[in-house]
Amino acid sequence: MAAGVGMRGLGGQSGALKRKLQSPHGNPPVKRKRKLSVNTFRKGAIADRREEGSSSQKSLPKKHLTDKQNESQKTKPFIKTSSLFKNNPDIPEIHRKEVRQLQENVFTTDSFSQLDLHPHLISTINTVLNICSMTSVQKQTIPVLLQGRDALVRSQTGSGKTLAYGIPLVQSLQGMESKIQRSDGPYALVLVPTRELALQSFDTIQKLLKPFTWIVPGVLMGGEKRKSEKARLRKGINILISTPGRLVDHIRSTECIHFRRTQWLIIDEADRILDLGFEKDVAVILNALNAERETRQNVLLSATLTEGVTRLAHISLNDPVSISIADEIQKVPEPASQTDRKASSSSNCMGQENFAVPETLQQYVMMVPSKLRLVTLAAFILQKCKFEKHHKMIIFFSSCEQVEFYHELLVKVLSGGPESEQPGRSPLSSVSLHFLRLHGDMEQEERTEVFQEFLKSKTGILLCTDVAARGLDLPQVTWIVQYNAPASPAEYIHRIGRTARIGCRGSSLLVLAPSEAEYVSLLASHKINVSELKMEKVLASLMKDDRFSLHRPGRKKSCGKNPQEVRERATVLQTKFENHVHSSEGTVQWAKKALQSFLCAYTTYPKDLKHIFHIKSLHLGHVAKSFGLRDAPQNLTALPTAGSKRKTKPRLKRSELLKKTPGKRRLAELLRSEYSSGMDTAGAKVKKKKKKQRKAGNQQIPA
Ligand SMILES: Nc1ncnc2c1ncn2[C@@H]1O[C@H](COP(=O)(O)OP(=O)(O)OP(=O)(O)O)[C@@H](O)[C@H]1O
Repeated sequence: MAAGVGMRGLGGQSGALKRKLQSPHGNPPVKRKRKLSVNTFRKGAIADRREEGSSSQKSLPKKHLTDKQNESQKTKPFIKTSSLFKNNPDIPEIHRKEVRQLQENVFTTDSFSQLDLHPHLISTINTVLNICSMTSVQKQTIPVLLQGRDALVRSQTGSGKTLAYGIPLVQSLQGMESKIQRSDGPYALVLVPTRELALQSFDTIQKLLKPFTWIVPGVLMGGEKRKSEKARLRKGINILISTPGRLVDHIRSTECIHFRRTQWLIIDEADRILDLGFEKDVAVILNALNAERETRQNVLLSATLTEGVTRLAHISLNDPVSISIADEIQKVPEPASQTDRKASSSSNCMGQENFAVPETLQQYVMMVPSKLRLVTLAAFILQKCKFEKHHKMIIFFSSCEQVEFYHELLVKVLSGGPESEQPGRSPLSSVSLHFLRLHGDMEQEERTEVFQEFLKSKTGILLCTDVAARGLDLPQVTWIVQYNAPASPAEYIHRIGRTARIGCRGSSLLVLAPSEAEYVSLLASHKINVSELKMEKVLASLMKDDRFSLHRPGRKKSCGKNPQEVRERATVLQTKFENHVHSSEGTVQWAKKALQSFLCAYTTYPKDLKHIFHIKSLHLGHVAKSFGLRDAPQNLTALPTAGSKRKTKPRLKRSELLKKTPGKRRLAELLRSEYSSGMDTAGAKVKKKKKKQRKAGNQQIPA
């Protein structure tokens, strides 16, 4: 049952909201600075409350209560509620079959010395990487690649796929008959979807190459000046690690780049790279490789290498060996219930894929009405990172704008600040939370700094987009929160895969609105099991933080987790968020922009998920609350223009919003920015020029 159900029909709310409040110093009421309004359970007994800590805070005057009410109050707890807990949709029961998840055995007892590897390579693995025995994927993949075969490799997140290709690559290059020269240029090309993953893979390869100093690795990833990348290419890079976009920039504009000796093509996160976003770039790269050399060893890897990708892989693979550590991709029979049928219908025609999830990963889902999303997220952060401590958390959002906005909001409202140092506050209040943010619209320098900082830190909260969903190996991450649901079960798998890596423990939390409950069945149809975490339980953690207490000093503090007091505290916290957002016109506009980006992202869920994520099921006013906005914005599409005609309309219709929001195009831009090459304007000009030349030259794209 939804929190607040049973409180329906409570009157007097609008009156309370309209009431103007005197400031504690008798100043005139400040317009829009609405203070917390709490309604009593009993009609007629309405009291406005100021935010906690105010000296003018008034408890409900007893004289306002009738004798009868006083009598009933002696026997019942004094229940108050606020608009935050009113008119929320019921939280549905989760009906789904318990499914058996695919499991993989990550480890083997076999040591690397069983393989025919150079002794220096084995000692580097043991002493530099501190690794003794192979993982299952390494045991199966390394011998296949050492034989010179092409391979398609699928194994769960965090199971050691980087070394599964890195070790045979280094073994083969160090043993080449004529010793590799730096000036030879690339012998191997490793493609990865993001800059951070490029840096990480480079780091691993560099470690493996320690005893073989004549082989030079290098990374091209955008963000860096193209001039210096060009200079490095001119000097020579033998193992080239790159994002597709940046490599295409160089293919088009850097004369010295060539692939005459490129014998290896490795595509990590292949399903991501071979999907639509990168299709053109991959075509350009394959053309460039094929033009200079006929044969090559090709490897595709991912935790979610699906049948669709296998078909695409035929473009680049030659008689590949298919390595899948979990059971074979299974065709799941049509589920019996209607709910399941709906969720899986389109997946079945593509081939239903089940993915392995690390055994040490505990997955949760929490149903939260839109209005309560922000306070519940905040309560969850406080519970894990402040009260339990020692947690390192990643929170996924669906747009760069939301990451920026929530980062600022959470830092300002939760991170302590002078307020938490006030005497009389609980010591817990002064434990500061460390928030970081990562998304594709950030400057590369800052992106790298943040990535390195989060990589090294033992605790902290990283707010990010899917730019951090793939491949990143960030040690000690204990919690993954998906504040916005991912667009596919494959992306769900990659996001949660940032924790519970290589045998470590970890947990994940997916936040869904009640209207999105069917997503749980969709996950189950892919053999993904999630347990429910109750919102009320998470909100109850606010009882540990006195900053959100309504009680005046001296008044007897209630012990335990009185649900009404939890609601009061949630309301105080929500008010803090709203006060921050409404503290200036700039922050209001920022919140609106973030809200709009959320709505844009919402319109781009794939067709087969539209019955779960449809913008029509969203209540704009409720969603606005989770952005700290007091009302549903009425001029979303005209941002930041003021005074649009629609301002006079009582409310923006959703159909209008859908029509006028440049949803898909805008989101496509947002997503592109996540994976963009970071090319500068000068580069863009070169790109245009080259495009013209290419058209004239009638370049071939592989079928
Ligand atoms: N044989 C091994 N024994 C112990 N640790 C290992 C072994 N091989 C790799 N690792 C470590 O496991 C972690 C995860 O490896 P890696 O990043 O290659 O996983 P992955 O399978 O590529 O994950 P994802 O699918 O998320 O990209 C790394 O920290 C790596 O150093």
